Amino acid sequence: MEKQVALFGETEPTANEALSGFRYRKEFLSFKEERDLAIELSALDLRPFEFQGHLGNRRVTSFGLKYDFGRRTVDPAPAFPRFIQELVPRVAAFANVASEQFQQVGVNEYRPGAGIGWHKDKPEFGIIAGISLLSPATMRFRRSTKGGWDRVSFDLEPRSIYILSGEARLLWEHSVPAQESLRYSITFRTLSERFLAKTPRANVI
Ligand SMILES: O=C(O)CCC(=O)C(=O)O
Ligand SMILES: [Fe+2]
Repeated sequence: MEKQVALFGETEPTANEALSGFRYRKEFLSFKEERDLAIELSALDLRPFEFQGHLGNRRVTSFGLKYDFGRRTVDPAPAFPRFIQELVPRVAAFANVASEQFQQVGVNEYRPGAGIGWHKDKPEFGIIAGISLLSPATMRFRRSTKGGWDRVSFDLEPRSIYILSGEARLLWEHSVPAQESLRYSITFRTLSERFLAKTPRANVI
C-alpha cells in the first residue's frame, strides 16, 4: 500500500519520518521568479531524452557537467547561465552545502504526457536538489523488500524545492508520472565523495 504524504511548508519531521533524506519546502520561489525562470527555460535548446528503458518524451539539457548515458562518463557541459548562477547560493543554503559543490545542473521539461521512469541518479553525483515550476507533480519512491516494494509518494507543488540525500538518494528509486500540463524541473547535483576521490577536479571541469 502506497503512503501518500501531504507536506505543508517546511515539514521536515513529517518528510523524514516517511523517507529519511527527503526534505521539502513549498514557495521556495515567488510567482515572479517562477515566471521569469520559465521564460529563460523556454528559450533553452532542450533535446529529447533518449535512452532505453526511460520514458522518452521528456526534454533535457545540462550545465556544468553532463552524464553521457551511452559512454557512462561525466563530461563537461556549458557553464551555468546567469539565471542558474543566481539560484545556486539559495539552493545551496537549503541543501546545507557550499555553492561551489553544485557542479551539475539539469533542466527537465515535461510536456503533457511526459514523465520520468524509475531510476536512481548516477552514483557519480551526490546530493540532489530539485525545483519545480508551473505544474504540480507527484514524486514517487520505491525500495525493494523481501516481499515486494516499500512505496511512498510526495506532492511537488510549483515553486517548491526538494532535497534527495541519504536513504532517499541512495536506497530508493524515484519516478515522476506524466502530468497533464507543462512542468519544468531544475535539478542541482553535487559530486559524490567516491567520484571526487578517483577523479582529480581538474579532469572533471
Ligand atoms: O522532475 C523532477 O523533479 C525529477 C527529475 C529527476 O529525477 C532527474 O532529473 O533525475
Ligand atoms: Fe532523478
